[in-house]
Amino acid sequence: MRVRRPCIALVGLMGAGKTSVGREVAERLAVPFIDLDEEIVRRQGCSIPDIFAASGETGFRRMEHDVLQDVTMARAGQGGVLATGGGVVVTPENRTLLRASWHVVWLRARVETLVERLARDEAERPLLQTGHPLAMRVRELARIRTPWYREVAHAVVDVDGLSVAAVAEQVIQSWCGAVSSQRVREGE
Ligand SMILES: Nc1ncnc2c1ncn2[C@@H]1O[C@H](COP(=O)(O)OP(=O)(O)O)[C@@H](O)[C@H]1O
Ligand SMILES: O=C(O)C1=C[C@@H](OP(=O)(O)O)[C@@H](O)[C@H](O)C1
Ligand SMILES: [Mg+2]
Repeated sequence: MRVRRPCIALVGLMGAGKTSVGREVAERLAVPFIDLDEEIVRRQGCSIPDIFAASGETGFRRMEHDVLQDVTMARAGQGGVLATGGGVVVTPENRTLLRASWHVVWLRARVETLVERLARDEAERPLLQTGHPLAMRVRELARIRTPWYREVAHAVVDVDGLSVAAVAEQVIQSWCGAVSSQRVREGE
């Protein structure tokens, strides 16, 4: 039997819980955890707001793409859990890369859930600093990005009302389901 190491990437809007859930899933599966934003910050030696201030969203997206490529090369096949940033799907090449190399799980949340969570740490997320009400901005991002999350995801978990542990459990079940289906397809 071929050994399959978990390679799971989490996508979804800001506040959906990708970072929190990703850390928990990696711990439970005993594989490395990578947070794309944390990796960008480590490499650049400055915070996400500082990167946006210095290089704009275009510069940030270029860094995000480079780091995603490197992490995918390093981890795909080796095992790992990747928490992406909410806007990773904006770049078409990222969608292709994610879909081809990771089991992609979309953490889907209602706008109300996201707003409640993001109100606490809005300042860390430059794309929320528009001067418009938070709910309006989140709704706009959801409208633009939902088709991309749908395109890239192999599975969806609805996170509203669930604890981090409960979402992590569903992500792991989705991975197990994908492995079983692959075994059936390959006649193992
Ligand atoms: N399932 C959950 N239930 C309650 N709060 C959560 C849950 N998941 C994440 N949070 C909280 O929401 C905020 C955003 O979570 P985070 O993991 O940073 O999301 P993302 O990486 O998707 O932006 C944090 O304050 C986190 O503690
Ligand atoms: O939605 C986005 O475009 C972004 C989401 C953030 O990550 P989280 O989704 O982890 O908050 C971070 O990458 C950056 O502020 C841009
Ligand atoms: Mg995050």
